[in-house]
Amino acid sequence: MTREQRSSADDVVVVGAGLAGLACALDLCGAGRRVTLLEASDGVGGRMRTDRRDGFLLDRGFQVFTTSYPQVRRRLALRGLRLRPFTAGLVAHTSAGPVRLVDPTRRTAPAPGGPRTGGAPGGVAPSAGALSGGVLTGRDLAALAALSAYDTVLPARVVKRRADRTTAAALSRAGVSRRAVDEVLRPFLAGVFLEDRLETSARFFHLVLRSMARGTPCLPADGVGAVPAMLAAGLPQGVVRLETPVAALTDGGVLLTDGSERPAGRVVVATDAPTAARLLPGLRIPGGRTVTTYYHAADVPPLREPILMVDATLTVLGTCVLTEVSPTYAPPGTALVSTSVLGGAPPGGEPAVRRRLAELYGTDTGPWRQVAVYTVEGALPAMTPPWPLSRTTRFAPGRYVAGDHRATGSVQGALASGTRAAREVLADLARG
Ligand SMILES: Cc1cc2nc3c(=O)[nH]c(=O)nc-3n(C[C@H](O)[C@H](O)[C@H](O)COP(=O)(O)OP(=O)(O)OC[C@H]3O[C@@H](n4cnc5c(N)ncnc54)[C@H](O)[C@@H]3O)c2cc1C
Repeated sequence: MTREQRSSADDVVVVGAGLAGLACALDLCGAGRRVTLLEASDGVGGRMRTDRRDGFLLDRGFQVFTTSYPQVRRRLALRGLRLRPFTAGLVAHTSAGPVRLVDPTRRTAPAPGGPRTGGAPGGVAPSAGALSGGVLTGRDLAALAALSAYDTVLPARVVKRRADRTTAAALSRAGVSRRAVDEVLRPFLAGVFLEDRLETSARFFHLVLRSMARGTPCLPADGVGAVPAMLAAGLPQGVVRLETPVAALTDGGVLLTDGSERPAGRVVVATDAPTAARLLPGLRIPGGRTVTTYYHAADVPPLREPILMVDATLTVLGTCVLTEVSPTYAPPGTALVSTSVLGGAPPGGEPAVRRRLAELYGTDTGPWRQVAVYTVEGALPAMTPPWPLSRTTRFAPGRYVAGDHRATGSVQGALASGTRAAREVLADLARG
């Protein structure tokens, strides 16, 4: 680097304006450092973006926002997100019929900043019949209650330090029956882990249980993209450069795809995992999980409740009527149904999904219109045990790597990894 380059150089270039890059840039700017955040695409948010099309809000893959994550509480003014809650629980379509598993103490609890929800006028049969059909036995319910009590009461550091195993092994050890796993837990957790063998780290499973027990599942009225937008609004003007893809790291900074170089003392790579491995040769990354989300518009909501439905046949991972969660997701008088399936397009494609939806909602889905479909490769890292939950971001002198693949595949994990990167960069800068 020449002397002029050095004087105009950033202290830190952060590559990638997803949640990890945004959190990192915020903390570095907060510490008074000169920072540029380079983003390849035309907007911030990475995997947490929302498209607006013909009056619809279309999240790029269905996701739920959880209010209990420590990083969310620390960094976001939840009221400003105008959060709209889901019913705390789910309906599982089992071989014995629909089982309704809701927390009666929280069903009508408002999300922070959101209105109270109304009752649940129906569409789905109540749970009692199915429970007596033996899908969940008393022993299962006791085992699940013990698991969630444990996760709610214990400090997170204890949960994090426990020996790791697969979630399937942890459930079996806790005494949950095979039937309860196959009919209820696997369908639900497959939607959280984006894999249906329950081979995901039990440490992560416990963190998920903990966040569910402590928080409210909800969606921002402007779509999940409102979350990174709020973070980006906290950055000084000019820090974020959109449509500026980084091609490589150089000795003195980064090389952009237009051939220009951007000098920087330190570089934090906060991209998706495959790009991070390309920019940082030698970096080991986990595999990724893929999910496809279909959006359908209907003239009449097929269910009048903001609740997630899961499917024991795993034909679909989960489905819900988004406009029951927040009417802002569709033009007035239209219902928007979100449905996710594992991987890419399923056998039989969208018509097979639509047929299954007709069974799940008990309605004719023929007149529904497909509004959009998103396949997200690498939606989550494959978090197989032993999964460390958090890793150093130091990769080489002056080079750092952050992102959910360095922590957990979640909003919390991405923000925590970006936070850690800033902390480690600042510590190294202070050492000189
Ligand atoms: C469909 C789906 C459902 C999910 N559901 C949930 C959920 O319910 N709850 C939950 O907590 N989490 C969920 N997640 C996970 C959560 O969204 C992610 O863990 C998190 O958003 C990852 O953030 P990140 O910053 O690590 O990476 P990313 O969001 O991938 O950000 C990386 C950024 O780097 C940019 N980039 C890439 N290459 C370059 C380059 N060469 N130069 C410059 N920039 C580059 C990308 O454009 C992107 O903006 C879900 C994710 C998906 C996709």
